[in-house]
Amino acid sequence: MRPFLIAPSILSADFARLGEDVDAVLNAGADVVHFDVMDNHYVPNLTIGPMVCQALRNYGVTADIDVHLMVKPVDRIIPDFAAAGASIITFHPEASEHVDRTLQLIKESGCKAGLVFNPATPLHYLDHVMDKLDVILLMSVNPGFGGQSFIPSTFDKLRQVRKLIDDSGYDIRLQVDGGVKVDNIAEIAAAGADMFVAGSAIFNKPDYKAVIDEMRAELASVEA
Ligand SMILES: O=C(CO)[C@H](O)[C@H](O)COP(=O)(O)O
Repeated sequence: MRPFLIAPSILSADFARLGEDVDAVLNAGADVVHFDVMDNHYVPNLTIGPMVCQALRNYGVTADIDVHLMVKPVDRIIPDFAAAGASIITFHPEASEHVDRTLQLIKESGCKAGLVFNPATPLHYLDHVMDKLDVILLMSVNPGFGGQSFIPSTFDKLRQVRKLIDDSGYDIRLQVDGGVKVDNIAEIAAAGADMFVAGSAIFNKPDYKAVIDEMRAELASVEA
């Protein structure tokens, strides 16, 4: 498996001083910025759009920005996020009328592409599109809010998707999002994840580096 990536979710960052907070978490050792986009339609919450992504780039953020679209419809906003500096764009298949077309649109916009599965979304959406995926994101909470508890059935789903990825031979990251903490990250990695989104576990602590170091120490026990 490839090196583990830690992607703090800025849903739990301080929006009043977002650039500084993103810089701080990257300086603390985070690999990727996870950027949660909610539309108060597909999910019952409202967050940030392409202008904020562009603002982070203008502020000097050079790390990959991983845009998780919790919006419906999906396609119209994709070129805007690509132009605003998104590196990866993921979306929920049930929010797109034409999943293959949406994946192509993301690729043609110059970004990496991925599908997101809610806890109860079936995996059959992966049929016929594995060759177009850079990321598969399994939600381990129902989307819309940070600070929820990890849903244990995600472990089985992770193992299933890890096998699908390995059997496919494609180079696809397996990301998990929701309730990821120091005390469960090793078990999540052992089930097959290699990219970890964590919001409240990092941003709600005063010392981001201490949390990220603890997560890496836990992950090291899985890599060994
Ligand atoms: O996509 C999300 C919610 O829809 C968040 O990224 C996720 O819940 C992370 O928050 P936390 O680590 O606090 O659970």
